[in-house]
Amino acid sequence: MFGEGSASIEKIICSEAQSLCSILFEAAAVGLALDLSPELTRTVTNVICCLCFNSSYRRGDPEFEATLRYSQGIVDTVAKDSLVDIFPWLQIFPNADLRLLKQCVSIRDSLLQKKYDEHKEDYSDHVQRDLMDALLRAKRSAENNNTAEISAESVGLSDDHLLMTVGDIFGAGVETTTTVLKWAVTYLIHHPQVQRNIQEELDSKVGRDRSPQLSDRGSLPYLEATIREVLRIRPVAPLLIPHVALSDTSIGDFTVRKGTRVIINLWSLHHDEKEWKNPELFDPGRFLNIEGTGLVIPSPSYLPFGAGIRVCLGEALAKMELFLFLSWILQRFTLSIPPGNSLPSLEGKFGVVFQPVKYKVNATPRPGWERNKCQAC
Ligand code: HEM
Repeated sequence: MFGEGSASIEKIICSEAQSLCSILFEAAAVGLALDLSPELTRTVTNVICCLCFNSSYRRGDPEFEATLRYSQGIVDTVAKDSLVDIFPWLQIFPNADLRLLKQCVSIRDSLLQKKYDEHKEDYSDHVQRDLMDALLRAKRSAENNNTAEISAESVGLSDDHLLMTVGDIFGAGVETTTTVLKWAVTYLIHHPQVQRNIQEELDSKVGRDRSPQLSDRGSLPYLEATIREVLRIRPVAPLLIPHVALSDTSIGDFTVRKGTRVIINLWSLHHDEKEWKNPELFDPGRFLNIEGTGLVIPSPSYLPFGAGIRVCLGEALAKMELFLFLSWILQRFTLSIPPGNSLPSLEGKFGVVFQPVKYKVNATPRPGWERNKCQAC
């Protein structure tokens, strides 16, 4: 999903990259260090909002502020005490986190419902603006072909199904991508040489007269290797998503009976010393060939997007976003922490995604990148 039609998706991502860079230029102009977390969240939210609802949020929009609050509530509570994921019957006991989670999900549902109602009101069979329109069209077509055996409800196209489909895209597509971007910034600040290497690659392959495009991906292997290394060293979903075996099966030598809950320890796969040399070391070079000109995956023990039938649905979109946002930012800015501040912790905070702590960042425009050079792609 989201792999096809990437030209229009690229346009959406570049427009958000441009708006993010404008904010960084404005902050730099007045010497302001920024907590990038809300800026990156809005940027990534807007990409998903454009794809799902053909709309986006401006800075300070009250609806977006509400989105930020409920998202953080969900992130903080879902996997906080993951015992309930392993033993779901534990939810019968009073649980403050579960209560907060339900409140956040209910706020999210009413925001989605509002968007859904607006879409239903101005829906037209002749125009398809976004995913919501595509789902509404499929629903209407199923309703028109309604037979006793096949109804819109039975093929998963009830109002609830449509809302939850879009809810899942938001739930799975915003915090994940935002978190990887935040880890990328954190590691780049810890490793200024890696930042310089990416900037040199950008300068020589893209130059300064135009912005990076998806078609540049093949000629920027060091940046791609850095993204892969961020996804390895700080997987956003360190235990993936809990699964249940639908039939008797096996993994390697282990028998897995139907109904068994299976939790994959991705953290351990990505930090296994038998698979990775110095796994705690941040080293984009491990994803490059010896000449440093091409990409490799040096171990099968690398599954940042999961694998198999439940592999991440948004992998292609996420990779486009990571590449374009990071290349646009690093072409224009050098990232650092304000003088006198200590480097941000690499420890991370465990929740439904594994997030870095908050800290402020100086985005210093690179020589030659005056504000008026912030052009669209
Ligand atoms: C860098 C960003 C992302 C990472 C690292 C990531 C990672 C993952 C992982 C590890 C899983 C679980 C796979 C499993 O349990 O086997 C997953 C599932 C999923 N992801 Fe992503 N994801 C990212 C971005 C996105 C985006 C942008 C979207 C949608 C727009 C998305 C949609 C989904 C969905 C719908 C699932 C559930 C798939 C299923 O159960 O069939 N993800 N993702």
